[in-house]
Amino acid sequence: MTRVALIAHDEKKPAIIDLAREYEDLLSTFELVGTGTTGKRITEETNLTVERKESGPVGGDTQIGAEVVDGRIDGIVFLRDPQTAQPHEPDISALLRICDVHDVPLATTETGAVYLLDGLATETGVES
Ligand SMILES: O=C(CO)COP(=O)(O)O
Repeated sequence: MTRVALIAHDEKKPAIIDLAREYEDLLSTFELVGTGTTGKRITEETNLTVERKESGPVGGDTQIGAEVVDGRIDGIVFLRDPQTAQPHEPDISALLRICDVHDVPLATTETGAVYLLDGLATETGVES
């Protein structure tokens, strides 16, 4: 089953909630995993269920990166906040890098996320 990770920095959490609502039908056909607070917010504010890892700053990004290495992740929507320094920047960079190493599609903007999700819809034959 297609497995997608959903991650957002605090300033981008409203945007990922909006995206999750817009793509709820499609996302409901996927296994969803997310960092702690992002996963909690999406689960509480949509009809989707997101498997929650640790919060980003305490290792959630690293946990999702490990799933990328294991070949378990088909795509990542990671709405980053480029205007705010993050204490766990090394973890964030490591996640971006390991997606490149393993050729896992990762969208860091809302527009990129639309292209990624529409692409997964086409690939899986599910209406987006
Ligand atoms: O910091 C994050 C990603 O780097 C997101 O973590 P949370 O979803 O726990 O807020």
